[in-house]
Amino acid sequence: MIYTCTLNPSVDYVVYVENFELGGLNRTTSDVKSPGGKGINVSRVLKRLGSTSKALGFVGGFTGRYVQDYLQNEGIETGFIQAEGDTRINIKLKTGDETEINGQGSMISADNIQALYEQIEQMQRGDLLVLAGSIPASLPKNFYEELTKKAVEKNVEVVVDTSGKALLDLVPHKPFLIKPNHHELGELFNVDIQTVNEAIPYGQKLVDMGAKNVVISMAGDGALLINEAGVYQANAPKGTVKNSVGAGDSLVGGFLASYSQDQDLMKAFHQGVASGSATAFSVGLCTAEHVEKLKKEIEITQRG
Ligand SMILES: Nc1ncnc2c1ncn2[C@@H]1O[C@H](COP(=O)(O)OP(=O)(O)O)[C@@H](O)[C@H]1O
Ligand SMILES: O=P(O)(O)OC[C@H]1O[C@](O)(COP(=O)(O)O)[C@@H](O)[C@@H]1O
Repeated sequence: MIYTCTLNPSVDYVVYVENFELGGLNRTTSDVKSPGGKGINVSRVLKRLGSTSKALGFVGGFTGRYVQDYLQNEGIETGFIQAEGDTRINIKLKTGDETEINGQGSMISADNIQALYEQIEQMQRGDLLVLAGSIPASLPKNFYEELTKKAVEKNVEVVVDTSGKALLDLVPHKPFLIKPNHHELGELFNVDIQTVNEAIPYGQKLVDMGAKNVVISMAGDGALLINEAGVYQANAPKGTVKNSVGAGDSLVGGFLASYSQDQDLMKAFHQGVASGSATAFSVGLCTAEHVEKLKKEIEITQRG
């Protein structure tokens, strides 16, 4: 079973505004609400690509109920733990530029934490746990490392999409896959990364430190997959970006949907990049049909 864990889910409120005026009264030309948070997006993409998962994490209040009901209506199994306070609302403002304002999230109690530990305790060898998104302020900063240690003890493979010290500290516990984007990769090592060539040595460092597979996503420049076998580069297909929120999560979802069926890393990487781009070119998340179409425009080349 694939479990996704979103410690800090959200309602994403995407608003399109023409001629945006800071400090003025603006009206939307359109707006879309959807459940968000990185693990939740991974579960939704898995479902669209024919794989099952169970969505875990902490939800609260009316916004939490919205997230849970939405997923259940899409046929996704959930095991959310009820926390105090409302699940956050994240604003994605589209004015030609993409501006994001992400909220803080619910208050997580010691009992909530214990309940999550018990869920990990029930997992089994062969299961896969996706830890994705930010850690709410009420949780310790090393919480992902704690969860990773517990999962690894149960022989559960861990996939992580987060940033900063929370990511760096868990790499020695040998996660199956981590997916920083190139900005997040640069932040880990205090450098500015703009190009594929600049990203490669830092991705290799993460492999040397323990990560089994590192995917570095680079938006319109595609992505890199780095592991002990080598360095592989995928181009991104060309298209018009409608909303790149969730593109990174879609890459992870597409990768895991394929890997859980075929255990073939190259096929998984190919599908992951197609899924990321299909989401970037859509208002919502990718569809299976769109992913299949874009796969034809992606080539993977070995770089080392
Ligand atoms: N402008 C774009 N054109 C084509 N594909 C894109 C674009 N932006 C994102 N993608 C696709 O989505 C993937 C993840 O996007 P990225 O922005 O790097 O992730 P994140 O959302 O985590 O920052 C990329 O590897 C690429 O496949
Ligand atoms: O937990 P964080 O880092 O605040 O991110 C949450 C946001 O990330 C998203 O999951 C999108 O992530 P990506 O664009 O990186 O794929 C949104 O749905 C959500 O609003």
